Amino acid sequence: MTVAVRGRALVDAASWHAPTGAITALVGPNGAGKSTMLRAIAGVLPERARRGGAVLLDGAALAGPGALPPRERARRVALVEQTADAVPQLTAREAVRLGRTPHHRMLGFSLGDERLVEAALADAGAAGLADRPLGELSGGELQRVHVARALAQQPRLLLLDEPTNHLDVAWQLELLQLVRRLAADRPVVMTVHDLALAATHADRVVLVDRGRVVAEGVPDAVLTPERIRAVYGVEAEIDAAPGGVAIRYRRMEP
Ligand SMILES: Nc1ncnc2c1ncn2[C@@H]1O[C@H](COP(=O)(O)OP(=O)(O)OP(=O)(O)O)[C@@H](O)[C@H]1O
Repeated sequence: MTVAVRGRALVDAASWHAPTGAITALVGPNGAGKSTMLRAIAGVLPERARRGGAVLLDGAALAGPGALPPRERARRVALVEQTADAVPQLTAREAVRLGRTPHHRMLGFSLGDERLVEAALADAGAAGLADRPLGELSGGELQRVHVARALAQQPRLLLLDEPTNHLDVAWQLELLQLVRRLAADRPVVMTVHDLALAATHADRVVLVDRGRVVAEGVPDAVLTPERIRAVYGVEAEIDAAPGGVAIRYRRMEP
């Protein structure tokens, strides 16, 4: 895919694959184009952004020529953004109900929808927040509600933009465990800055720099000290520790 604004390519002929059954981590420096890619896939780029190329999910085009209608795409793709809109007066439960909106036809909200909303709140660890207005929630609590809304949508593809932001270490692990369960029967793509977290929890890593894909594959093939130096300009020492990967960073010698 390519995305350009005012003639500048934010995403430059980037091509990558996120299989079902896997967690795919999009990593790269600030401004590399990770969020823009997720927004292009979800179809929520601003009008003035020009796009090219195609995005395919289960053989259907999400963007590009012959793309699915927006409502159909909204049923299949859920995006949890870093700065998702939160109407402060809505309760968490009301916000999560919005996840069912793309599935509604004439009849509106059903008992089945209600069950899915309660299950989504519970799965995202937000059941205890259900009656609280969003305006009162902490950053981490709000993040859990946004995840619950995406779960209620029952998407075929789940996109998470920096999902561990605002979460304390315990909730990060809860979320990653949930993401692991969800990835069993759909592709899950998440952007992350923490390369050790990506190396530990993702099955595949897509390394992005200046709108282009620099490398794609299993974490230890993609996240090498050489690539980290080339893309981020820092020295990295990578250790496979029990239970995960640890990375120590140093500034490059002048
Ligand atoms: N709507 C927009 N109009 C113009 N430029 C934009 C727009 N959205 C993003 N950009 C620019 O596109 C580039 C990529 O931004 P993007 O948010 O996709 O990067 P990112 O890799 O997600 O970065 P970060 O890690 O900092 O969140 C940046 O230079 C940004 O300033």
